[in-house]
Amino acid sequence: MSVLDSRPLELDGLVELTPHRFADERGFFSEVWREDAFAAAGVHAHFVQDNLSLSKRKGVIRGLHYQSPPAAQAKLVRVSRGAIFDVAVDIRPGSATYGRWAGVILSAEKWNQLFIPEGFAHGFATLEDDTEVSYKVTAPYSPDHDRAIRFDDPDIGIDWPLDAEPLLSPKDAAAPLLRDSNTGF
Ligand SMILES: Cc1cn([C@H]2C[C@H](O)[C@@H](COP(=O)(O)OP(=O)(O)O[C@H]3O[C@@H](C)C(=O)[C@@H](O)[C@H]3O)O2)c(=O)[nH]c1=O
Repeated sequence: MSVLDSRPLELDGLVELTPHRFADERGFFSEVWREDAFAAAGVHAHFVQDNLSLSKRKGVIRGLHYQSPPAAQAKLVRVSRGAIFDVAVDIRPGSATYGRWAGVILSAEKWNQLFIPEGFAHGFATLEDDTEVSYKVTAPYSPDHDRAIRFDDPDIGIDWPLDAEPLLSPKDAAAPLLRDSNTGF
């Protein structure tokens, strides 16, 4: 029995995955990460850290973030409560889609996930209050390699679904543009 559906996004390497939920009168069961099934769907990753963030309100933006090499991370992102507009930006020099973005709504209701390889910056906007985002990463957190790019970089032009000014961290509010960044990729 197949345990997940998968769909490649428009930028090479990005994959949307939706694990099956087995429902009964108690609730449901789901394999949210399974190495062999995800590998069969094109996701090859060795995860070393699991993260969880809670955003208290709709309209929080976290990102765009990446870790520079040799601490670069691939990420597998899902939402355990609420919903987000999840975005990945191709920052691989030499890529035919360098500087382009792709976005997908991830939600607890849809139960979908986004796999983001190394060489992408990642960010999200919360679409609901009390949104909990869980994600796995392939390299440990390294403050010395932690980098940000402006969420509203005009060269990238992300069409964020916002109806008010977003709530950002001070670090994200002061982030540089991609064109002024030495990403290390
Ligand atoms: C990312 C991270 C942060 N921290 C600490 C540093 C800081 O004191 C506090 C909050 O960090 P930040 O403000 O960077 O958290 P946040 O803005 O939620 O950062 C995250 O954003 C999303 C979009 C990603 O893609 C993640 O990889 C990560 O960069 O948590 C860790 O200890 N380990 C970690 O892996």
